[in-house]
Amino acid sequence: MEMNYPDDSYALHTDEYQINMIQTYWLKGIDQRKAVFELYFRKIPFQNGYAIFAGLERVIDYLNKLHFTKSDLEYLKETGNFSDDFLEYLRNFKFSATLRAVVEGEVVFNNEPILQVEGPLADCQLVETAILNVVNYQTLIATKAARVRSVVHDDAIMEFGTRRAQEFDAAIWGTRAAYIGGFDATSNVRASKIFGIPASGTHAHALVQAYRDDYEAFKAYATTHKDCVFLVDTYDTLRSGVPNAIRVAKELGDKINFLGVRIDSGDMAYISKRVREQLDEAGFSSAKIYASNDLDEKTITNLKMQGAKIDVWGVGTKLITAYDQPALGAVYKMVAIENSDGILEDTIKLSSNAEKVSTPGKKQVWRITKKADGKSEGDYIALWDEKPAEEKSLYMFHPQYTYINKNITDFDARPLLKDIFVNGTQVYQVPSLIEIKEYAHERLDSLWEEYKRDLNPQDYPVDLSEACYNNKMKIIKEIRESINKKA
Ligand SMILES: Nc1ncnc2c1ncn2[C@@H]1O[C@H](COP(=O)(O)OP(=O)(O)OP(=O)(O)O)[C@@H](O)[C@H]1O
Ligand SMILES: O=P(O)(O)OC[C@H]1O[C@H](OP(=O)(O)OP(=O)(O)O)[C@H](O)[C@@H]1O
Ligand SMILES: O=C(O)c1cccnc1
Repeated sequence: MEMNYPDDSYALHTDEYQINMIQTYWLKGIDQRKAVFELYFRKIPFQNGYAIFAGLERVIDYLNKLHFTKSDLEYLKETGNFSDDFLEYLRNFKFSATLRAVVEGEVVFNNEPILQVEGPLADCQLVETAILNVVNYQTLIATKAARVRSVVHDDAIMEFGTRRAQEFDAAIWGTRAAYIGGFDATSNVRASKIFGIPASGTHAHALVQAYRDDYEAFKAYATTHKDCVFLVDTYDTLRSGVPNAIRVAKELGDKINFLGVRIDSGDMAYISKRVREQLDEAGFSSAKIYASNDLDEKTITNLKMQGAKIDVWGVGTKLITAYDQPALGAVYKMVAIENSDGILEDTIKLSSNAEKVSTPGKKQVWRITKKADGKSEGDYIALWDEKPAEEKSLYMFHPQYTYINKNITDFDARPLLKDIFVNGTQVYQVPSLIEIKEYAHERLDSLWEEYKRDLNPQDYPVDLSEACYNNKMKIIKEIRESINKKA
């Protein structure tokens, strides 16, 4: 497909309606009006207590490269929907807006802006779809991975999902997100090459089937590799697989690193305990037991409760496809737009569903932590000009149930949205993947355990400042009054 278009680009990786709107803005002369859009999700996925933000590095790359190539423009011309003048305008398009975002690995919550685009209306509009595409998926997988990490504690977890992922990109970027969220390694060799994620692999049933015999297969593998993990469940785990793995390990001795065995079927609690006994009795107490087979955080928790003797967990399908919740549902909404007098006015999207009413105005998210213990007290969404970090005491209240409130003193307020691009120029230095991963780990440490448990976590406070709340109420009232007048 790409071979037909050697100059294929991501400029058309957008919904047609964005380009339709841009043509209107341009013909009506408002394409350069300043707008502010914010990205947020309404519900934390997997009923988790937090999400892990991921995807920024790819968004940065997309924005840096964003331009309409010859074949992009030729294609748009062929559709017959766009004028030559407009296509000429697109030919000269370069992203010139300001992008702010929380950094990758940051712990984030529902209903707070995690990314903001401020600049020409056309620019803000064009990039919506691609940014949502990237952030929705990577944040979802990083969050799922963090859930798995939270139940395995210090055990090793490997990402095995490529074969079940929704196509090439999902495998590659999902693996990266999984690594940020806490996975240790991936089976995907290309992801390892591209991102430097440790690669890890055992062998498949096919090897044993090829030799039609556990012993022959393990021996062949052991004489062609130093590190050996034998897959022992092809025929009979306890009567053939493990005894033959032990036999080969003994025969080869120091010539190999007998790292352990993998089980991929059956009752993994029962089998792993018997396998442990067999390995220990044979003197291989440091050999590890790997397990895989449709695992996720729930099965792993249950296996641990049953005392399963599993040391290394391989997780594929249910991680990479976000099996139990395949969409994060992040949205990208306009919160302010310049009027014909050049004044930035706040805008709102109303809905009969209170949760779907957007919060107008350009905002900053402040993470409020107590000086005493460094733990997060909540997030405080304030209008851009507010300076909560300079306040002595902060009044925090639930934006819907306002009677839930508290006054915080002796706190630190840290702004989460950072400048990534300023007027089209990248100003943010992307950290290394390992730094991002470590950052996620560190950020999770600053969260109280109540928000981190995998079942029924407490709701983390995401509050609006009084000014932000009053502004929202004022705008809702004004719109209602103006509709009433016109009706
Ligand atoms: N002790 C256990 N407690 C809870 N879940 C388990 C336990 N052992 C295995 N599982 C999980 O139960 C599911 C069993 O899947 P399935 O019914 O396909 O059996 P299987 O062992 O894979 O069968 P097969 O031998 O055909 O491969 C998997 O998701 C596996 O992770
Ligand atoms: O179960 P997942 O979490 O998705 O992990 C990946 C799965 O992929 C492999 O099975 P597959 O049947 O594809 O190949 P095999 O022939 O090696 O068993 C592996 O044995 C795992 O079971
Ligand atoms: O290395 C493995 O054991 C592996 C890799 C991919 C999928 N399942 C297992």
